[in-house]
Amino acid sequence: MRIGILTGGGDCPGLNAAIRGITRAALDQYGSTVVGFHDGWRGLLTDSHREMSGGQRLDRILPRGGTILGTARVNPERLRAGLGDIRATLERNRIDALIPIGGEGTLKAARWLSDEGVPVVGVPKTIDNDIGGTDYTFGFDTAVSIATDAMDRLHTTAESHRRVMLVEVMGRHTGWIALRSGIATGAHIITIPEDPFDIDEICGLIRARFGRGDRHVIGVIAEGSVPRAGSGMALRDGGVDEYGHEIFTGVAAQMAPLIERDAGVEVRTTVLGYIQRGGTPSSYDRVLASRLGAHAARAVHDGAFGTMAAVRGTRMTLTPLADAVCELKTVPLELYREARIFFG
Ligand SMILES: Nc1ncnc2c1ncn2[C@@H]1O[C@H](COP(=O)(O)OP(=O)(O)OP(=O)(O)O)[C@@H](O)[C@H]1O
Ligand SMILES: O=P(O)(O)OC[C@H]1O[C@](O)(CO)[C@@H](O)[C@@H]1O
Ligand SMILES: [Mg+2]
Repeated sequence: MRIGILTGGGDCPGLNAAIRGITRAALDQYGSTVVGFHDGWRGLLTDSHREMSGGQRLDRILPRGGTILGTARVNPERLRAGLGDIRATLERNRIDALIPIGGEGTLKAARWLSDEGVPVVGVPKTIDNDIGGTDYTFGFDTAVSIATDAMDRLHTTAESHRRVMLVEVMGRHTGWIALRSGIATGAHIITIPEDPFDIDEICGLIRARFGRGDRHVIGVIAEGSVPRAGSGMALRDGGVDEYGHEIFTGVAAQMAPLIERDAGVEVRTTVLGYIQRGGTPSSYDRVLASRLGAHAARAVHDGAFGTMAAVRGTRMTLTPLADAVCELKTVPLELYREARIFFG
């Protein structure tokens, strides 16, 4: 077989391990060849690619962050309008099956191509851990340990200065990174997009902590957090970008002056941003990505198209793409309630 692969959406630690997993399994187990398309779906639209075969062992890309194939976003309408170009690229390169590695957007595009008759098996990635049909996505474990390390450091500086430190972490639609890193570091407040926050309740909690002699507060704020309707705070509207994503206006920075005014304490904000997505993957993410890649290679050779490689417990499985993209995997509210035990 000739297998096309690409990495789409935002990069994340572990993408290179997944690329290696697919390539090594395809070459060594099945004697197939692999073609890597550059910069996500754009590489299929413009036929920009490289041969992944040719005796490369790819071992040294395991610890490397980012993606050696590059990634990009393409407006979904433009992508759908380019179906003819995509088909032409696949035919010209004699591609028998395609393995897109990406987040929920890339996998929606994969499902669309599958419905159009292209043989596709997806591989889920994202630091946000919000893809349905799989217990975990690679990138998440690394992002959480980066956030955990940052928060451990922020505790000491906040305590020295008697400050509130709001730490904004990634999580456009879901609060997995905020929840996991917040619990791990003993954060006093965690806000997640799934449960709109009440700024008055947060201010009350901060006043209570300082009132009983505590010297600092760490608040972990998922970037997609929103205030509860009618709760005395509204966020600035940033509109949407050309790819249809909401443009954030900085929720933590907008909370800070309200807290300062109410609680009469200094507030600082730290936005962790892309640091969470860059650099070397954890061993957990390298292993998960390698296994998902190898499993996807196996699936295309078994003809199990229209599916996504997934992990359930410790087992590799396949989930129908339709099920994986039908809804995001959000933080269950009972899990968030469990975290609230440690607030304050
Ligand atoms: N509904 C859709 N139909 C067709 N193509 C889509 C759809 N949604 C997204 N895509 C394509 O997939 C690309 C990647 O999607 P997106 O930018 O959401 O990244 P992602 O794979 O979800 O990763 P991230 O976790 O960074 O968001 C888009 O740029 C677009 O080309
Ligand atoms: O600026 P970009 O590349 O669109 O990425 C930002 C988004 O990517 C994610 O990290 C997912 O990879 C989101 O949490 C975040 O909002
Ligand atoms: Mg997306």
